[in-house]
Order: sequence, then structure tokens, then C-alpha cells
Amino acid sequence: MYRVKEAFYTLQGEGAHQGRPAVFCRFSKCNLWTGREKDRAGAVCNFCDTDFIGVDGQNGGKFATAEELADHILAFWPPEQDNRFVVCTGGEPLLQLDEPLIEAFHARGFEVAVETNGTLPAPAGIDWLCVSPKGRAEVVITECDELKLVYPQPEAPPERFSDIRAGRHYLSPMANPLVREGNDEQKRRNTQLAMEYCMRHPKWRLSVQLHKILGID
Ligand SMILES: C[S@@+](CC[C@H](N)C(=O)[O-])C[C@H]1O[C@@H](n2cnc3c(N)ncnc32)[C@H](O)[C@@H]1O
Ligand SMILES: Nc1nc2[nH]cc(C(=O)O)c2c(=O)[nH]1
Ligand code: SF4
Ligand SMILES: [Mg+2]
Repeated sequence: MYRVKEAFYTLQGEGAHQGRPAVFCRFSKCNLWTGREKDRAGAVCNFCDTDFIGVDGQNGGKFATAEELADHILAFWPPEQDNRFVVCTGGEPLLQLDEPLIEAFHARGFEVAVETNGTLPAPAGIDWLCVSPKGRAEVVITECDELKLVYPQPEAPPERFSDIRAGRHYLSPMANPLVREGNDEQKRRNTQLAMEYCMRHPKWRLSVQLHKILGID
């Protein structure tokens, strides 16, 4: 059984695929926060900008099989169009994403991208793996397509991740988690700090949350 909070067709707003049309499949639940505000301060990840509790979001639900969930996702792609791209996120998608679901996406012509906190092993077959480390949580994934670090995090400075082999390195300015769109004051400050870090350490590039600027999902 797969539990999905919401699913929607939009543009990837972050990282190397920024601007690319994609269906987002947001899985319920995370291993680093309950998702309840009362637990935020004590959580390993305490700045999450996302509601991932339950299955009650747009196009959310419970899916008994990989085939059913993959068909549900395919229904959001424009008819007859190729370049199919699904972004599995959450919550923490690696609590649920498995090889049968990846195979079911591939069978429908999708490239499969994943946004993960990196604390759980990844199943085989993922086409684009984005690891975004959180606080003091140990990262177990050693290789990824992009390392996209929310910045600044006192417990997770960029230097801590020099052992991870990544094709791209991004800093993503931390937004105020309670402001779910636009550019809040906290984000403007953090964007300045991230820009300065990138310019001092040019291995890193800036990633902005384009969807929040555009006001889309
Ligand atoms: C909600 S998370 C879900 C996927 C996975 N659990 C993870 O943390 O990567 C999706 C993306 O949003 C980023 N994110 C979450 N809260 C944020 C915030 N307050 N500011 C900027 N990015 C944030 C995460 O780092 C991750 O790249
Ligand atoms: N447009 C858009 N791009 C995104 N990139 C990563 C997101 C996420 O929440 O994982 C996200 C999201 O929620 N919306
Ligand atoms: S940002 Fe990712 S790891 Fe952190 S609480 Fe949200 S879903 Fe979990
Ligand atoms: Mg998001």
C-alpha cells in the first residue's frame, strides 16, 4: 500500500531540472519529523515547509499496487506527450518508493526523480537522485546526481558533505517554513548568505525555489 498526500502537474522549481514539467508525487510521512507543529522544535528536521500528513491533499489517496499509483500519476501527463518526468517527494519518499513502483513508472515512459533527505538507502533504478541533508541526521547515501543543501544549517554546514559524490552541488536558501509562498524576509537574508558562500566556494551553485516566486505548486 502506497500513501500519497498529493499529486500534481507543475514545473520542477529547484535544482538542475528547474523549469522542467513534472508530475509531483508527494508521499505521506517522514522519518525526521511527525509533521505536527507541536513536534517541530524537537524534530531532527525543524524547518520543513511542507504538509505531508495523511492522504487528503489534491489527488492524494491510498494505492494498493504500484500499477495503480503509476496509472494515477500518468493521468496528469498531457495526452500523447513524451518527456515524461515524475518527481517523488514527500514527506520522505524513500520510506515507500520501491523497485516495483520505479519499474511501473518506467513502463509508462517516465524518468523517475527523487527528493530525499538521504538517511535511507535508495532502491535501484532511480534516474535522478537529489539528496538534501537535514540537521544532525546521518546521510547514508554516498552518491547522487545532485546534493541540494538547505542553507544555512548550523548542524549541517556544506563542508560536512565533502565525502558524498555528487554531480552537482546546490545551496538552497532556507525559507521561513510557515510562509509557504513568495520570498519572506528570512529567505532574503538566507539567499544573501548562500550567494556569498557560493562565491567563496565556487563548487556550489545557488538554487532558488522558482515555484514560490511564480506562485505555482
Ligand atoms: C519537503 S522536502 C521532501 C523530500 C525529502 N524529505 C527531503 O527533505 O529532501 C522537499 C525539498 O524541500 C526542501 N525544503 C524543505 N523545507 C525547506 C525550507 N524551509 N526552505 C527551503 N527548502 C526547504 C528540502 O530540503 C527538499 O529539498
Ligand atoms: N514546483 C515545485 N518544485 C519542487 N521541487 C521540490 C519540491 C518538493 O517539495 O519536493 C517542489 C515543489 O513542491 N514544487
Ligand atoms: S524537509 Fe524533508 S526531511 Fe525535513 S521534515 Fe520535511 S519532508 Fe522530512
Ligand atoms: Mg516543496
